[in-house]
Amino acid sequence: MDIRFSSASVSFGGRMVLQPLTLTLTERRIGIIGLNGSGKTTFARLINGLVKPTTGQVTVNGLDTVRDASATLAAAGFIFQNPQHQIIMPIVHEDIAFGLKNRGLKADEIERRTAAVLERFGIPHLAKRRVHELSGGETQLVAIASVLVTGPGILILDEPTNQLDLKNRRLVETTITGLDEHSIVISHDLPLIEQFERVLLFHEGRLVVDGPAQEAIRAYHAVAGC
Ligand SMILES: Nc1ncnc2c1ncn2[C@@H]1O[C@H](COP(=O)(O)OP(=O)(O)OP(=O)(O)O)[C@@H](O)[C@H]1O
Repeated sequence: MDIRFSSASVSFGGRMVLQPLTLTLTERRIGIIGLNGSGKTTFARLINGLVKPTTGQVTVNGLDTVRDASATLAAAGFIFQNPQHQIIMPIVHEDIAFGLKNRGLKADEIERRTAAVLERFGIPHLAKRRVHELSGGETQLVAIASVLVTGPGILILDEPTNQLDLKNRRLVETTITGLDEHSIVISHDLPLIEQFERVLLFHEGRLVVDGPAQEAIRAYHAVAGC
C-alpha cells in the first residue's frame, strides 16, 4: 500500500475542515482518532475519492483519486459508519454477490467467491438470512465481506465497533486485526487502536500527532481534557 497526500486540504462552503497535509501511508494497520468533527471521516474519504481534495492531490498506489476515480474505488473499499446503509440486497448471499455481478463475473465464479468469503469470515450460516434481521456484529461482518469479496487491497472502516456490545465488538476487532488487507480504521475504540502500528490524531481539522499508538492516544486524552 502506498497512499500519498500532497498538500491536500478540504473546504466545504468556503470553510476549511481539513488543513493541508502531506504524508505517505504504507503501514498495515493505521488508526485515526480525534474528537467529533475533527476531520477524521473527511480524511478517510479522501483516500478512496468519496471526497475530492479542494487543494493538492491524493494518490493510492499511484492512482490519482480524482483522475482515476473508479480504479481508486476498486483499490480502497470503504465501510461506512452505518453499514446497513451500504447493504443493498435483502439477503446476505445476494448482497455479497452484488459487487461481483456488477463486475460482470460468470455465475459459477460469483458462487465460488461468495462461498469463499462467507467461509473466510465464519458466516456461511448467514448466507440465506435477511439482512435487516442481522445483529450489529453480523451486519458489520457482512458489510466487510461484501466489500472484500471484490478484492480491494485496502479497507477503510469508519467506526466499525461503534454501537456493538462487548461480544460483537471483540468479534469485529479480531476480524479487523486478522485481515490480510491493509486497513485504515477510524475509531473511538482505544483498545483496538492501541494495537495499530501507526495512529493519526486529528484536532480541529489538523493532523496533530502522527506516530506510535501510545503517543497518539496520550495526546488524544490531553486534547479531550480527560
Ligand atoms: N459534506 C459536508 N458539507 C459541509 N460540511 C461538512 C461535510 N462533511 C463534513 N463537514 C464538516 O467537516 C467537519 C469535519 O467533519 P468529519 O465528519 O470529517 O469529522 P469527524 O472527525 O469524522 O467527526 P465524527 O467523529 O463526529 O464522525 C465537521 O465540522 C463537519 O460538519
